[in-house]
Amino acid sequence: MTSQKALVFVTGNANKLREVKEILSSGGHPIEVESQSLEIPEIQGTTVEVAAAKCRKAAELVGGPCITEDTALGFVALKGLPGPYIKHFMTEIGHDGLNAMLVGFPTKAAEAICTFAYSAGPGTEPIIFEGRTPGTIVSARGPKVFGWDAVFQPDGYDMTYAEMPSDEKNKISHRGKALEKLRTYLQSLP
Ligand SMILES: O=P(O)(O)OP(=O)(O)OP(=O)(O)OC[C@H]1O[C@@H](n2cnc3c(O)ncnc32)[C@H](O)[C@@H]1O
Ligand SMILES: [Mg+2]
Repeated sequence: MTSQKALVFVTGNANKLREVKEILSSGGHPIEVESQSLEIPEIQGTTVEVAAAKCRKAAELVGGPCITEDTALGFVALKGLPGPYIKHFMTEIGHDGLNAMLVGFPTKAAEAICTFAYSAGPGTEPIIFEGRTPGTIVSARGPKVFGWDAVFQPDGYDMTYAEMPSDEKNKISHRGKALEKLRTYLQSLP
């Protein structure tokens, strides 16, 4: 994208914003991000439906192009739940509660799913970019700074997301993967 204008990311989550800035400012074609923290009601539905609805509303409020993002954490034993409702589970039952939900199930496998949505402006249908990282739910390890990072251990690693240096998480994370697709799309725009 050759535009001088920064990309507007509408989110109320400071940790998401930090990672999005880290990821998009690196690489061959850095993309500048500015943020607006707006309260956007979230619908119920699939990850894509939730993300698209958030972005439609955000574009109306911003009055121009913007991106939004919705993050889900799905447990394989629970056929993808809590999924997009993970925020409420985190708030109510925390790290120990997420582990307790899986007691008695044969698999603790989970998938972190990041769904970015880009709207070119009010009334235009959002375009979706998804990234998924498989892992396992473990007892909390590492700093409890960002959501469920301390209980998610990505496959192939012996560290939780919380124990990984930020740049290492970004390289393999659900968010990093989704943003690579968004970056490719933005660079293809005239
Ligand atoms: O304003 P928005 O962008 O919606 O920010 P939010 O905090 O409400 O975020 P979501 O609705 O997408 O809910 C996702 C939940 O998962 C948490 N989360 C998001 N990304 C995460 C990550 O990479 N690692 C750990 N927790 C994460 C986040 O703190 C929320 O509790
Ligand atoms: Mg939210």
